[in-house]
Amino acid sequence: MIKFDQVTKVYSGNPSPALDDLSLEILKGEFVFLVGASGSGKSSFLRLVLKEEKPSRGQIHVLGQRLGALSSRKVPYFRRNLGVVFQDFRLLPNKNVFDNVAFSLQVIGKSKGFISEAVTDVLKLVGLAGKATRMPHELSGGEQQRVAIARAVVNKPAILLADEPTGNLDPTTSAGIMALLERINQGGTTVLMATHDASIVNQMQRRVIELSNGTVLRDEQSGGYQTQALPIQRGSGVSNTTGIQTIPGLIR
Ligand SMILES: Nc1ncnc2c1ncn2[C@@H]1O[C@H](COP(=O)(O)OP(=O)(O)OP(=O)(O)O)[C@@H](O)[C@H]1O
Repeated sequence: MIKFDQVTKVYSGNPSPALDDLSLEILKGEFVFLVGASGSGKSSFLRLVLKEEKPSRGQIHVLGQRLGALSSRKVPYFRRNLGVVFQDFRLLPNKNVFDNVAFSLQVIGKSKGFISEAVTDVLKLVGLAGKATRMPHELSGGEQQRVAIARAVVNKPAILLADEPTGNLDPTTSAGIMALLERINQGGTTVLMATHDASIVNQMQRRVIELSNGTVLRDEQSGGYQTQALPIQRGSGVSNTTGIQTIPGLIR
């Protein structure tokens, strides 16, 4: 479903690779947490899956397609198979809930009847059936994230990528979002979620891929957050005995 084969990503102006000779495979239907310290390469990994960035070396296959062979003309069609959710929701502020979710279907030319049915169904799935005409600013953070998830899955993508989807939410609201992502996964969608939320990862006990300096430090089938407890590094921000990059003052 997603296969990275010796992938290195070096950004211009940044000598140390964001991903360093990374190989891994994610299978259809899996629910995978991507964890690791800030700067370990999680968002870079997601951007490469979306073909928002190109690898400097190595091959990436997503849904049976070699991304290097995909022309830029075909990228929008390829992306229709992928839903994406971000920490900051990214809703269109001037459109109501229904229109935020409908928008992605309108731009790909779906009929009004199809859109009406699909949006109604997905708003039911995310628990917002009664709020179709609300504007984003009239919703709580958790509700806004539910709209963003509805928008991401309305076209029934094979893969849902989530970059810290609970990062702006309190624990109870986050638990509701995770229950929703689990339901979406049970419906057959492969879910790949980058997160710093230890309690969620510990509670769900799903596959955990831990990155460190762009390499896989740990790949566990049913794991917890478990990033090594590190001494507080005041001032340096890097080096410690494990070689894992740390943020000064942050205990993991
Ligand atoms: N556009 C860019 N240009 C240059 N360097 C970049 C760029 N994007 C990311 N990097 C660097 O690549 C490395 C990995 O960053 P990335 O954003 O993938 O990490 P992350 O694990 O998602 O971090 P966080 O948890 O803070 O979101 C970091 O050293 C970062 O500074």
